[in-house]
Amino acid sequence: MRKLTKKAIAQLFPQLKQDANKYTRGTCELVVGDRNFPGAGVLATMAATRMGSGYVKAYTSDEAAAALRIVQPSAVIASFKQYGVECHAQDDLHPSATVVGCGLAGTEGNMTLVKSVIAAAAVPLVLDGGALTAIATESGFAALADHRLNGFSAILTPHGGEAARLIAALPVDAEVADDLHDPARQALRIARAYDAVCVLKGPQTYIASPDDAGAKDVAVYADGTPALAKAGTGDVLAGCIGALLAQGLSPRDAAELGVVIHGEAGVLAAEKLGAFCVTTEDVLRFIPKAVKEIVK
Ligand SMILES: NC(=O)C1=CN([C@@H]2O[C@H](COP(=O)(O)OP(=O)(O)OC[C@H]3O[C@@H](n4cnc5c(N)ncnc54)[C@H](O)[C@@H]3O)[C@@H](O)[C@H]2O)[C@@H](O)CC1
Ligand SMILES: Nc1ncnc2c1ncn2[C@@H]1O[C@H](COP(=O)(O)OP(=O)(O)O)[C@@H](O)[C@H]1O
Repeated sequence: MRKLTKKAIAQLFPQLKQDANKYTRGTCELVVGDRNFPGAGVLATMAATRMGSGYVKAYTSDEAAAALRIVQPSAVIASFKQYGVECHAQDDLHPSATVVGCGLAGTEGNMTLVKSVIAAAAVPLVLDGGALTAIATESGFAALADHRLNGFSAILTPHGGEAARLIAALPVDAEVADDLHDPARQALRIARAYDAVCVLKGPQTYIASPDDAGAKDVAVYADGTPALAKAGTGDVLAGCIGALLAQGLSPRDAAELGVVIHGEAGVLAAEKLGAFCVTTEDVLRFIPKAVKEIVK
C-alpha cells in the first residue's frame, strides 16, 4: 500500500495563476443540506469555498440557505429543483464539479433528487451521505453507470457503515468475499464495482481507483487524529475534495490531496486546542494553516 504523506502530495496542489478569474479557478456546485440536516450543507459549502474554488453555488433547502446567507454570503444559493436547469457545464478553461449527498438522508424525495442530479450532471461528481444510499439501489447504480458512460468521473466518500451498504448491494463474489475484512480491499471492491474512485474514511482512510491492479496500489492516510471523530467532519471533507476536483485535478489527485489537507487541519487544530475540544468548525478554520504547511 502507498502511504500518503504531506511531502508526497504537495506537488498536486493547484497553482493560483496571476491572470486567474473566478471561473478559471473552478466552479464547485453542491446539492446538499435538506431541512433536517442544513448543517451538513453549510459545512460542505464552507469547505468548498475555503479550498480554492472561484465560484461556489449551493442548491439547498431554505433552512440551509438562511444560514449560508449569514455565514458564507459569497456562496450563490439556489433551490434543489434548479440544479438540472442552471447547473454549470465545464470546458478546459472553466472546470467544474458537483458534490451531492451531504445532509440528504435516505428519504424517498432525497433519493429521487440524487438520481436526477446524477442524470443531469455533465461534470465530475463527489457522492457522499445520501448519494451513497441512492447508488446502492438499482436505479441509482444505473444513473451512475450512465454518468460514467458519458465520460464523467465520480468519487465516492463512504464511512464504514456506508461502505458496508455499498458492498451489500453488489452481487456476491466468492473470490473476493474473504478479503472484505480488509479495508484496502473493501475500497478496491467498491471502486471497481461502481467504477469510481473510493475514499473509504475512518481512523485510517483508504483511497482506491477502479484501475488499481491490486491492494498494493491503494493509498492510505494514517496521520490523522481522533479529534476528527466528530459529526460533520465528513461533510467538510466532501466539500474540500469537490473544490479540488472543480479546479481540474484528476479524481484520484483531488481525493488524495483533500484527505491529507483535511487530516492535517484536524492535527493542527488538535495541537492548538487539544484533541478533546476540537470541533468540526475548528477543522474548517484550520484548513488555511494546513494548506500553508503542505505547500511551504
Ligand atoms: N450537522 C449535520 O447536519 C450533519 C449531518 N450529517 C448527515 O447525516 C446523514 C446521515 O449520516 P450518518 O453517517 O449519521 O448515518 P448513516 O445512517 O448513513 O450511517 C451511520 C450508520 O453506519 C454505521 N457505521 C459503521 N461504521 C461507521 C463509521 N466508520 N463511521 C460512521 N458510522 C459507521 C453506524 O454505526 C450507523 O449504524 C448524512 O446525510 C450526513 O451528511 C452527518 O454528516 C453529521 C452532521
Ligand atoms: N479516529 C479517527 N482518526 C482519524 N480520523 C478519523 C477518526 N474518526 C473519524 N475520522 C475522520 O473523520 C471523518 C468522519 O467522516 P464521516 O464519518 O463521514 O462523518 P460525518 O458523516 O458526521 O460527516 C472522516 O474523514 C474520517 O476519516
